[in-house]
Amino acid sequence: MTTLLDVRNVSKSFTMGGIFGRKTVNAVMDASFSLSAEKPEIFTIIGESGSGKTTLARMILGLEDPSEGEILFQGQKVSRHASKAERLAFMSKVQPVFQNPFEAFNPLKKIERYLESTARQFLHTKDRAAIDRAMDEALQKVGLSLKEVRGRFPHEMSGGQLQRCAIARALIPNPPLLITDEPVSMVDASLRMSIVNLLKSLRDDLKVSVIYITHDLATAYYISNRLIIMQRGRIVEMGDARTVLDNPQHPYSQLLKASVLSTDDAGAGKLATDPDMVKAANGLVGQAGKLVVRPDGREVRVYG
Ligand SMILES: Nc1ncnc2c1ncn2[C@@H]1O[C@H](COP(=O)(O)OP(=O)(O)OP(=O)(O)O)[C@@H](O)[C@H]1O
Repeated sequence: MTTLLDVRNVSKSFTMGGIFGRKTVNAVMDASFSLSAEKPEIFTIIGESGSGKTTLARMILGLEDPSEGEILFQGQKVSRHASKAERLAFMSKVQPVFQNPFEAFNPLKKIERYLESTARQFLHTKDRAAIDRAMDEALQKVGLSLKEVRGRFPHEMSGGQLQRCAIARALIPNPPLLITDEPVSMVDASLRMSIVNLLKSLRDDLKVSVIYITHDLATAYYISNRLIIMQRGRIVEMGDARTVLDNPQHPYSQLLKASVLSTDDAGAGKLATDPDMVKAANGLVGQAGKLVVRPDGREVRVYG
């Protein structure tokens, strides 16, 4: 197996405050997983607010360096201190899609201006026809076209359409990996599934791997191949998505699943908490993981 992405024992801590009252936050602790280059998949990172999902994504994107461990992309170490040329080469292969498409686009600029500058940057061309072609191709991949988008400002589109444009922009350099951080949480509920289905088709039709960061178990269940569940910076469970979510083994995963069933607020990262379950889940943070072979023969890794 050729490895696309290799996250090796990665930790990240932030130190805050002055000399007095200095505080260390362990945002990510000892995370390890890898993605295959041959088998594109949707790899989901689930966890409630503050569990370290975004920090992990920022390290994969080379926006933060790990405090410990290392991340390799196509065998090369990912680093915040790469040269401009190395950074550009890396970004042509690993592209981010953020949560709020209205923040990703300047309200005063036409949408095509973004697509255009990305095309110029990555295709190294000033040729108008080639740029238009690249923009149109990318927009077609997300079910839009340059004709539909040309001349329009962000506020003239729905959140769902704008998120498609953001995904189209990310697809311009044909990256093998997209990192999507809560890409549907700001999109109107009625349009959410269309974005989720789009991610699925990127994997199935375009062979793009997707790291899907969410706290929404339902969409995670629907599209993911594998997932990790994070609690307070630690991976507490990792495995085939349906295997884990059908029958979570770790108390925290069980808590997450139970809370989805018991509150409307789970989508906002708030959990209805059973104090005993929380205690059991917290007690296991930081312990070594073990591979559990379930009666059906499938394996999940459970930490604790
Ligand atoms: N630059 C930073 N400086 C200090 N602390 C940080 C920084 N970035 C993240 N943290 C802390 O690290 C922890 C993990 O944060 P992170 O944003 O990665 O979590 P998350 O799971 O993505 O949360 P959310 O779903 O709310 O985005 C939190 O306690 C957060 O306050």
